[in-house]
Amino acid sequence: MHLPTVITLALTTNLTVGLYLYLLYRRKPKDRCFKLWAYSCGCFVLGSALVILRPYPLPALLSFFIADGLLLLAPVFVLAGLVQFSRFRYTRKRRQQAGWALTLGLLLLLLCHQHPGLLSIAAAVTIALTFCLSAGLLQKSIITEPIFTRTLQSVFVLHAGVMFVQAMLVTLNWQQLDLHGLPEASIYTLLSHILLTTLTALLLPWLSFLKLERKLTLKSQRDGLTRLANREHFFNQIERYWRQHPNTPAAFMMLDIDFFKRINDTFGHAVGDKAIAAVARLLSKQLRSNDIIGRVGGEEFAVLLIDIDEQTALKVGQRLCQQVAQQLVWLDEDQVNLTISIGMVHVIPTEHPAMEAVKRADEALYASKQAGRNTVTQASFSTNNMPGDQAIPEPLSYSNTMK
Ligand SMILES: Nc1nc2c(ncn2[C@@H]2O[C@H](COP(=O)(O)OP(=O)(O)OP(=O)(O)O)[C@@H](O)[C@H]2O)c(=O)[nH]1
Repeated sequence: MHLPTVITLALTTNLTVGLYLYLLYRRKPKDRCFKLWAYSCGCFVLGSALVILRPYPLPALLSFFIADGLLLLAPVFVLAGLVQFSRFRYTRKRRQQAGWALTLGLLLLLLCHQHPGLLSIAAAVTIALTFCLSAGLLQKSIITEPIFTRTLQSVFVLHAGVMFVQAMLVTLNWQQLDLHGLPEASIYTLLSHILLTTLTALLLPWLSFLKLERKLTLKSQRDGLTRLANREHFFNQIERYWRQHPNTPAAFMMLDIDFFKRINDTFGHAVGDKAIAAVARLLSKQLRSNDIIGRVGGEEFAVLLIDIDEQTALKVGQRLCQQVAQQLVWLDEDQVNLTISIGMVHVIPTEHPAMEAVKRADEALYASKQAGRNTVTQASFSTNNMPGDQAIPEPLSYSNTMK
């Protein structure tokens, strides 16, 4: 392999990918990860150019410390971009620790910059450690494409391995180092470093497609007003639950805002929308994070309470009715007394088909409406009749007055 050709090709590719990533960032400045990855490509190109210029009489600070510093910053920017991409929220302490680690790494390079051998060991080890961290971080990242995650992780691990081997080669051949501080044997590790950096640069733009895909998928699954699962996604989740947890008891609930047409007619659709969103917020707050909640119709919600017994499920339903009646009184300027009616059925997936549970809960909801609303009705699979548990015995209170 002709080394100058490989280096020129690698630098040109990195430069082009860097520019492309920067353009992606300019199009959507909120996605700061692309800017960080563009900086990574830039650092690698500049650092490598300075390394190439080493035979020329340049100050050692520039051609050694700054060159290796830039080469170290390249993976650091990759790591920072991944943190941004995955929207990890790090504590102030963690960020400070990362800042200290970077300062320490650069200080180490500065201390070694008069000794090319020491410098290449320090640079190789710090770069390897950064790639190890990046590979670990990918384990927790939000990238939903497992093949892509595994590929990027393998590239990082391989790259870390190559850098450790380079540090080892320098240590073992301490007596015969060239002016770059590298032994002749390290030509293959050097080549691998260049190729793996280029491969990483080529893989990163894929993340923009994956990000877009994830955004579109999420958008297609969510209801625009409440951000809850829409009807289709909710029932997909229910189907999955039935498949994956055939023996875990659950409670299926249908909830409907009472006299919602009157709210719309009295206050207008905008206030009606706010009421729907407020009920959705209350459901999300009151229920556990692993319960499945969806907006399945205009003012109709459905919930699957997971791993729950019949009595507790009834109490949850009663609590929801009480909370809505007590809390959702003010919607900005408008005083709206909201109540909800609930129909529910307790199920064991393997014994009760999902669609039958929906039907029973729907019938129980109808029974709640008939019973005066602001009520929970619990249907049962054991008998065909519905016990009509009037959980909140007070008469329906509905009043709406404009403030
Ligand atoms: N503001 C708003 N209204 C909606 C939306 N979707 C459906 N609606 C309205 O919700 C109302 C539902 O009314 P009905 O089904 O008659 O039920 P209700 O008035 O709540 O009466 P009960 O359910 O019997 O207590 C209709 O007026 C729909 O126009 C929405 O997204 N926003």
